[in-house]
Amino acid sequence: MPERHCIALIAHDQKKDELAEFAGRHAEVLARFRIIATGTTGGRVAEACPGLDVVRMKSGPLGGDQQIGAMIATGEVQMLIFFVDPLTAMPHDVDVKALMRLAIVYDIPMALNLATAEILMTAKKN
Ligand SMILES: O=C(CO)COP(=O)(O)O
Repeated sequence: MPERHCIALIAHDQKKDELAEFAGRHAEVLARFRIIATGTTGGRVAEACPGLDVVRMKSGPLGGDQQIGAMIATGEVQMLIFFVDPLTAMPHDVDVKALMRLAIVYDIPMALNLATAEILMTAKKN
């Protein structure tokens, strides 16, 4: 059986409710993939989707974004859904930029807001 593709889920604090609600609504589609997430986001996603196996990396500010970036570079992550807070300054802004940069370099689908994430889920439904 081929290895399941992997989706990375991340949300900044002000966007975690939105991502948890999104994940809960799309739990069935997400269950077909390997799911990884940054630490705190992963806890929220696991709560919203009982039974979904969520592998949690470190929290974003402590290196989680970089871990996921490395997994994009090694081909282990094929899609990034990252609900970004555009209104709050982040101490780890450089890590966020580096992660987005690698998603562009390796040309994986990357949703940075709810509207785009919905389109990606529709694309993955069938
Ligand atoms: O800060 C983040 C992404 O930049 C998210 O990290 P957490 O999911 O641990 O809050």
